[in-house]
Amino acid sequence: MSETTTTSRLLEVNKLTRNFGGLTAVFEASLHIDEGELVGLIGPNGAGKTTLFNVLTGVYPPSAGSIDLTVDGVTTSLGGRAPYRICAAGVGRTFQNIRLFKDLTVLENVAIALQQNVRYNLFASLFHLPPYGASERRIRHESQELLDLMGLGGKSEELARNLSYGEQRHLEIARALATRPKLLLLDEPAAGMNPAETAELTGLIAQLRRDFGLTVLLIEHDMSLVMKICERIYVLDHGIVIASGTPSEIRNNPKVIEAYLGEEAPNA
Ligand SMILES: Nc1ncnc2c1ncn2[C@@H]1O[C@H](COP(=O)(O)OP(=O)(O)OP(=O)(O)O)[C@@H](O)[C@H]1O
Repeated sequence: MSETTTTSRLLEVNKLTRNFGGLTAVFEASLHIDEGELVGLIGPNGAGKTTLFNVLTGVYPPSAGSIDLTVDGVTTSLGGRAPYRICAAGVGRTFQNIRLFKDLTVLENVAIALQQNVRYNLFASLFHLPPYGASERRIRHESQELLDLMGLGGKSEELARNLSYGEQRHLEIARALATRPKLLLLDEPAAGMNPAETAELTGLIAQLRRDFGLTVLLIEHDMSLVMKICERIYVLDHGIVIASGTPSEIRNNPKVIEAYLGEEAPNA
């Protein structure tokens, strides 16, 4: 008996452009991601990778082009929507520069993200009736579970600012997971990590994807991580998608090698 697998398109980006005044940071970028894929986005410094993430997540509206997200057969056009709407549609992200609430506890950082997903009954919450308490307990419980998963279970009552750099990056991922994304965008999750921490993170991303049925788009300068876990890779250079393919196709692509001349070559 033969088995057929059907893949469904989760994200479809078509000819996306973003200008900043006279500078075109992203030009007519087209890419797609199927449900369950782990896709890398690489490119030299200033290539437009973070700008693409910022447009996908509503930080900036596109100057032109379209972004369609299809969840459970329903397609939503994301271009120009507010970040909270895009998050509610199923896109979660982390940031290149860590953006935690540094003076809140580790658990509170995750709980805030989870809270956005809980519909409160205003009357019940004002008078602290059972549904309110139940939601609060559930949020604490789920926050703790996410922290356990990210290896931060023993640090839940610490202030976020007291975590090490690597731990803060883990907490960022826990917060992004708390928004229950279908598509998780990770912006340089291994930045600032040592090789041992990077290797551990590599395993963790693969595990999260399995456990949560996630689809992941990953910006990363660490080529060993990208080449190891991504099934497909897009390469941006000067805002343009110059190549896409499997890790071995990308490694041997002359355009990619040229774009990286003078930088770390993508052959790790
Ligand atoms: N808000 C902004 N206003 C003006 N120019 C911007 C803005 N954001 C990004 N740019 C410019 O857009 C270009 C692409 O930047 P971007 O940060 O997207 O690149 P990147 O590929 O993520 O780079 P890196 O790998 O160094 O993080 C750069 O020339 C940058 O200076």
